[in-house]
Amino acid sequence: MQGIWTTERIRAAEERLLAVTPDGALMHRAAFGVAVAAADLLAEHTGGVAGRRVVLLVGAGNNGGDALWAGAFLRRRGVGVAAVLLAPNRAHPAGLAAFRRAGGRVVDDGAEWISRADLVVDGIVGLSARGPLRPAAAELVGVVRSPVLAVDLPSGVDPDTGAVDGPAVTATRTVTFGARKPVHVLNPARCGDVVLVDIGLGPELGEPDLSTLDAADVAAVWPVPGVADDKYSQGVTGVAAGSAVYPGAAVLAAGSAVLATSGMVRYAGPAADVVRANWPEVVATGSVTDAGRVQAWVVGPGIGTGSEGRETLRHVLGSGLPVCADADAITLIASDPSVLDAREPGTPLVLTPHDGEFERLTGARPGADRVAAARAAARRFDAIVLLKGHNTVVAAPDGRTLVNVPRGSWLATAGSGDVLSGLIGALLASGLDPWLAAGAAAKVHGQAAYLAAAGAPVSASGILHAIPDALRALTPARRL
Ligand SMILES: NC(=O)C1=CN([C@@H]2O[C@H](COP(=O)(O)OP(=O)(O)OC[C@H]3O[C@@H](n4cnc5c(N)ncnc54)[C@H](O)[C@@H]3O)[C@@H](O)[C@H]2O)[C@H](O)CC1
Ligand SMILES: [K+]
Repeated sequence: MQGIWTTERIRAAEERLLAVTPDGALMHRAAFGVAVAAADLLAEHTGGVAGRRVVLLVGAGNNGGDALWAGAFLRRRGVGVAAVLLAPNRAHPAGLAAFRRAGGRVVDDGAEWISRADLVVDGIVGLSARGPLRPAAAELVGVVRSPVLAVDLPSGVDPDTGAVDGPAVTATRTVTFGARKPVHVLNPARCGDVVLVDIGLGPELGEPDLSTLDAADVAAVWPVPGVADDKYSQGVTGVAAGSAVYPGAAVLAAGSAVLATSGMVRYAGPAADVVRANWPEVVATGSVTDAGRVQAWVVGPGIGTGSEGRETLRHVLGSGLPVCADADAITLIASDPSVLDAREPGTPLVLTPHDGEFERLTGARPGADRVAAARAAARRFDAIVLLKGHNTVVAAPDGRTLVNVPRGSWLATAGSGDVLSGLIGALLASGLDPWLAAGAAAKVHGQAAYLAAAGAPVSASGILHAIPDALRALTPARRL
């Protein structure tokens, strides 16, 4: 699991480290990391380093200081470096002096230099960023056509929420120091790929504010059958989805539960025939009241928001079993929260809203700070809240928060949520911690979409059938 810390926590850790580190040493470590990343980008995009042209955009603080020192290091590698000082009187003095000593040029006609640059380094603002780029910086960033290396984070993007509410940098790559910040996982489109430079901050950081799951984390928790297993031992998943009008949701949700683990799947609902036709291994019945024994339920996709759907939801919530409530189930809870009274307190519940469902559920859209929004809903409903979107936020009532950053936006297709709900249901049935179940399912879901798409738009059925490949890709070591 990778940790992510808010700017406030990083500042505090930085203060502690600065107190025991020679003056300027941290900036040197950071700036050297910037210079190395800049040279890599120059080599990747122009085939070389020496003789290339780099333009630094330098703001009023240490972010600009990092850029200036990096410029000095690049000068030593024969790179032509020009610096545009956005706040000439407040540019980092030691960095500026070092830059000049190394033969760097401070220039006024930034747009002209940027138009001929092989690389632009964004040292406008970092941890202290507030709001979008200011007009002068925005104008310069507007004429950039070369690759961009962001120092610590792309300027103009909120470091703690990833929100953008005005002009901001879009980076090809971001080099950050000490620890990842929320922006790196909440707005990957603006950051590009993120390079983390160790500056010795680790011991000062403490528990992370957010986390992301690695392949190894998924491999460690995803159930696969062992010698002692049979169709029951890995947990039987119940799927209450679909209706005569929307049978497809049932096929997708039941199908992903089938492909997720080797555990059995029981379907309950009006689409039994269609589910059987598509997934003969599913034991399908007409209603949740005669579904047979399961260890967890998925309820919601395509069940409708009428009395039949409400009764199905009430029955499932009253089962005392872990439940993943998705789609129409969330709308039903929003329109009549008393349906939750059927749930025994503390029974695991995973809610998987997209923004619209989140608004129905809580009365407000997630807004700029999606992490805070998901956490508040998790506490309010005493449930795991998986807030779907470009990046998926998985919050637990105790504040633990996972963020999943898929590669590409291939999940933005009808029915992909039904596939995710089946994955979560199967992991809940296997007895996995519901927070981890939601997080691991989101990661496999994203990976399946990425593999199925292979660069082209993909359907929910395509994502569904790529689940085995996604598991093979994420858990190679365990393949027996
Ligand atoms: N993390 C570490 O251990 C280290 C980080 N380093 C670098 O230092 C910056 C943080 O530097 P700081 O001096 O605190 O502020 P910034 O450079 O981020 O901001 C400077 C200045 O900019 C003004 N400002 C705020 N918002 C905007 C905006 N939208 N547009 C323009 N200007 C803005 C604000 O007044 C600030 O005072 C960190 O990111 C790292 O790059 C150290 O180098 C090494 C250790
Ligand atoms: K920056």
